[in-house]
Amino acid sequence: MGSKTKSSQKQSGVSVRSLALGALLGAALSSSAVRTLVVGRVGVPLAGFVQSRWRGTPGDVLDPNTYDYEGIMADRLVFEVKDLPGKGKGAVAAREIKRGELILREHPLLLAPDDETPREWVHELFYNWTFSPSKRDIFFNLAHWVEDESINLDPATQTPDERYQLAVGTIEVNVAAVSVGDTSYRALFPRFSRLNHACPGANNVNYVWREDLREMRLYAVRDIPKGGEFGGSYIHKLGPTADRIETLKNTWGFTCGCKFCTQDAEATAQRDAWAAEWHALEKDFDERSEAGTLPGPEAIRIVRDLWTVSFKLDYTGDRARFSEEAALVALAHGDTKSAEQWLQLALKYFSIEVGADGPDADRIRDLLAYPAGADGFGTKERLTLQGPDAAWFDS
Ligand SMILES: C[S@@+](CC[C@H](N)C(=O)[O-])C[C@H]1O[C@@H](n2cnc3c(N)ncnc32)[C@H](O)[C@@H]1O
Repeated sequence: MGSKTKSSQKQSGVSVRSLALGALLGAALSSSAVRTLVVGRVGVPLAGFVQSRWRGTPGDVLDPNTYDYEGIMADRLVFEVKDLPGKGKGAVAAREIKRGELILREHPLLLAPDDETPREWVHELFYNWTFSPSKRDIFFNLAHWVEDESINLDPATQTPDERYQLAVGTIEVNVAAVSVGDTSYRALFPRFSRLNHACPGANNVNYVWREDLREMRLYAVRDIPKGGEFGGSYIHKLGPTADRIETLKNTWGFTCGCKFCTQDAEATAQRDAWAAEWHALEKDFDERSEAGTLPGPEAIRIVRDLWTVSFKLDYTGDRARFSEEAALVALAHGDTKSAEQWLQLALKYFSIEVGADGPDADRIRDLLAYPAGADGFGTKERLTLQGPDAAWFDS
């Protein structure tokens, strides 16, 4: 008897990432409503693109000429951009922040094609004035990654090739992967793109793309003192440490100095062993659950082990996801009592990490209100399953 209980949730976090030029898909981003721009191999009439897909949506956030590029500024007193020696710029807490607080909401300044940045597109946007001068300035202000003094940063004297390289490089080190419907984009944000990296477990913030609102959000996953730097993870893998360090160096060009990348050899080996245990449990759960070969009690045992290892790692990401999975297993077996406990835990962690007003928390509240509405409710042998430890609610 196996359980197939994979929740319908999407991966909540999105990763800031750099993408190599290469596989041009030719997707386009919105622009002023009158131009037609040929992008890469595929010509996309931009006006049609904007109008057919986005006209009438609040703020038309995909149109760089109409959205509020400064974001939603009610949070201005929380997120402060500063020079941080060795990191270029970064963002710090302008006041003390409590775990679970919303730190930033921001619409994209720019949505770039997913896989490659075509030369024609860059020139049209930044040098033929499709983008307004102020937005262009904000964009190039993000070019802080440039440490090479041989690169000409002056638009007045740049060659077309220098302009192109600068624009592409700026996009590459600053983008976050987002999706709208079935389409993937690379999004660039005036302020969110200042977020520096801290490895999983060392991060004090989590970011989530709210597709429904077309905005990036940043939540505190720990209490943060005034002046504390915000650090969000660019990568999802916990370990091994050497692999993380190499990925960060190769992709974003920096050596991570977070507390877990700078431990001594013994502590690093211990953490890597826990990380390996965590990933093995995750893989086991996902694969057997997907295949429908994971018995309910075994599923709960794995989720409980994941929770236990997550404390050793000080890793809070995925706690909500697996708590929801455990709840769905319990509901499949008709155990509404333990399901409710798991759901309460999932609600707590979704609320902290991706917001109490988001689709994840809404889905959990729906299940709490009407457990029998869960997919697969009562389809398995009736069993009483283990719930979470009471202490986990205080974590
Ligand atoms: C998305 S940007 C972050 C903002 C950037 N620091 C700036 O000045 O605009 C990514 C770049 O920031 C730098 N960076 C991010 N996290 C860092 C860290 N933990 N240590 C050093 N540099 C970091 C790297 O140069 C990376 O390519």
